[in-house]
Amino acid sequence: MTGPGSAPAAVCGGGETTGGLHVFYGGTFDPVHHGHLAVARGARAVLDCPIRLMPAADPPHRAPPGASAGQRARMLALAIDGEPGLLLDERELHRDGPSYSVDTLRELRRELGETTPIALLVGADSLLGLPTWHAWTTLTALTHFVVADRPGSRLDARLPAALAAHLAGRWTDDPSALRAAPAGRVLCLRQPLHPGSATRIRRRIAAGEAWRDLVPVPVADYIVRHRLYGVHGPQTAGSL
Ligand SMILES: Nc1ncnc2c1ncn2[C@@H]1O[C@H](COP(=O)(O)OP(=O)(O)OP(=O)(O)O)[C@@H](O)[C@H]1O
Ligand SMILES: O=C(O)c1ccc[n+]([C@@H]2O[C@H](COP(=O)([O-])O)[C@@H](O)[C@H]2O)c1
Repeated sequence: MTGPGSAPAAVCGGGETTGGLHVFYGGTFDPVHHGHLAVARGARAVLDCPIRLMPAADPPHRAPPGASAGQRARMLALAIDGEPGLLLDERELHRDGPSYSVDTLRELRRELGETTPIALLVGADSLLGLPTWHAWTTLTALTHFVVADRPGSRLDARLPAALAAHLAGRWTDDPSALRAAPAGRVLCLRQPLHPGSATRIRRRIAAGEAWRDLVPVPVADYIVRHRLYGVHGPQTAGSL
């Protein structure tokens, strides 16, 4: 079987583990929005562990972000301030060059050891693009994936053949499977779909359309204060 909900395969079952599950939620977060937070909170509830939000300094496979890495990290910090179980991990800001996930995961393995369960939290569109990631076939040896459904990128859609073949037998609906092996499983997070999109927010800001409700209040204030994304002045009706 090759799709979400498929039975576990022997290939990735078991294996000695030590320590708790470590979950990292990487992204450009340009800017962080309510969709990101819904995904992180959903994962925290299902996995019962902290979620570390990890901004990419130089996100691969996309145009340079509208805000600097420092600004995106600051907006993340504001978005999760005071919220238990949502943490900021700035490790990718301390590396030069493209923020390849394989490099981050190797660094995490050196830090946490070979037997600690590690998971990357991604949206369904990111999982569908996995075959374009640097050294993508090596990633499942380093990490589990936790995948959130996203409008327009549902996991029940047909996966590209190479991805379906690589993930065959790795799917699980059981969160405890992520604690039973250091890496190699794929868990679908079946939270309600959230339409949040940073592209849409940036476009609305630049067009002078209403956008503030799409991000947490301190993030909206930061965007206005730092004049990000071509924001119109606070006196402009669309930006209020
Ligand atoms: N509304 C959402 N539902 C599910 N996953 C999401 C949602 N928004 C973002 N994600 C996931 O969060 C991760 C980081 O997303 P990213 O920072 O690229 O935001 P984005 O809204 O997709 O941005 P952009 O529109 O600039 O591509 C990605 O894996 C993405 O798939
Ligand atoms: O390693 C790669 O080649 C790679 C290619 C595309 C995306 N990623 C990672 O996937 C996460 C989501 O990416 P993005 O561009 O949707 O914000 C983020 O942590 C990126 O670093 C990683």
